[in-house]
Amino acid sequence: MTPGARIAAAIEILDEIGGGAPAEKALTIWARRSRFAGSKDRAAIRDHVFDALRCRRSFAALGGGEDGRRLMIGALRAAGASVDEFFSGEGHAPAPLAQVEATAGRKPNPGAEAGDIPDWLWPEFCDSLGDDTETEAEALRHRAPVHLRVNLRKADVPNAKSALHEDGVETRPHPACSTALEVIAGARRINGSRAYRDGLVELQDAASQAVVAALPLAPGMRVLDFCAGGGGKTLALAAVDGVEVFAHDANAARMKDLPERAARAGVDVTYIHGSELCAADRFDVVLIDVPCSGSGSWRRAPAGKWLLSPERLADLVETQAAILHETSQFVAPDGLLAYATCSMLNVENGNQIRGFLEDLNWSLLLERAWHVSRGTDGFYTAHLTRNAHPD
Ligand SMILES: C[S@@+](CC[C@H](N)C(=O)[O-])C[C@H]1O[C@@H](n2cnc3c(N)ncnc32)[C@H](O)[C@@H]1O
Repeated sequence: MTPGARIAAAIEILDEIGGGAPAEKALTIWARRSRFAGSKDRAAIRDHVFDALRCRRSFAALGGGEDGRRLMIGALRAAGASVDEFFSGEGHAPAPLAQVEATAGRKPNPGAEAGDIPDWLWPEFCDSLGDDTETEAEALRHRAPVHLRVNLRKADVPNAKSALHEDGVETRPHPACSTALEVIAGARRINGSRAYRDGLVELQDAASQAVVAALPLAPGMRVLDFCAGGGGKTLALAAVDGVEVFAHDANAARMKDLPERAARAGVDVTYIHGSELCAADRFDVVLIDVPCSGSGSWRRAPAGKWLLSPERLADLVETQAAILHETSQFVAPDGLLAYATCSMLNVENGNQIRGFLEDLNWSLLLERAWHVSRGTDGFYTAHLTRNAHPD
């Protein structure tokens, strides 16, 4: 496909997403009906679509509208490229710009529009990030790096690195966590690599790994991953020597791939239903990786930035508070409740924890945040423990 034809395909897909289709689904459906597109075309089109979703507001300002065509005009203008070169009307390229399109468009307003953050969220975003607001908004406008977690059950970091290198995947250590490798070349070869197929490495953001690495785990501990979901953190927990890991999720279907992933990683996980939790022995550590806005991972899932609403955020905050209260009963007397989000918003992080500490007789042992501008997803974690009862 020519560069112009790839832009035309991105326009088509963006219009489907604008009409309500989930981004991944729209891309898959387009690929199925466009067998002529090779893997490089599909990758380039995907990049166009995701770039436009990350920068939807600023591209819409520059392009003069929110439909796929004008978003791509805005994208080219933002990149300083010649729009006419791509919108040539030749072959399968988009039609040349009409006079009205050529003169439409303006520079994005500073603040929420230039930062590609919804207006309603901007005050909370600024409040949460202070002097770093613009840096973090800017970081969210760009593609996320690919990180791998070395599975210490099967390999050490140098071995995993050289196994990846044999299959053309080049990596370097990531400072956020000792098990984290950042992929610097060959990311599209990961799935077919021996290191991945044999469970030496897993795809996982470095900050997500660091949330688990921050836990004071020791052999013999019982650890409950209460919001296990796809199991990224469950597998990282289970890779720690001598720790017994239990996985639970309110939506058990979300854990459907976990047994296969655990088998590949060579780790044991026990699945536990909500109905069994009250009768189970208390846990030394309960990790609650709660549902959240996902604001820290908007680079990977940019549609979420525009789907979040004040009502949805308020519901999430309520659910987080309920999970904190519910799970506190599963923690052993001297145990740890570890709260985590992939969010950079105070309302889901520090403020949520302070609300819990006001309600219950618990203390904060550790609080840590990771920001997107430092090269990881945005994450937050807080470790909580019960206060001793006075005799
Ligand atoms: C952020 S995701 C977890 C991601 C996962 N820990 C990982 O590292 O891949 C949050 C999970 O919480 C689950 N969840 C939502 N409400 C819940 C509740 N009340 N109790 C337990 N899990 C819940 C969701 O189904 C979702 O899978």
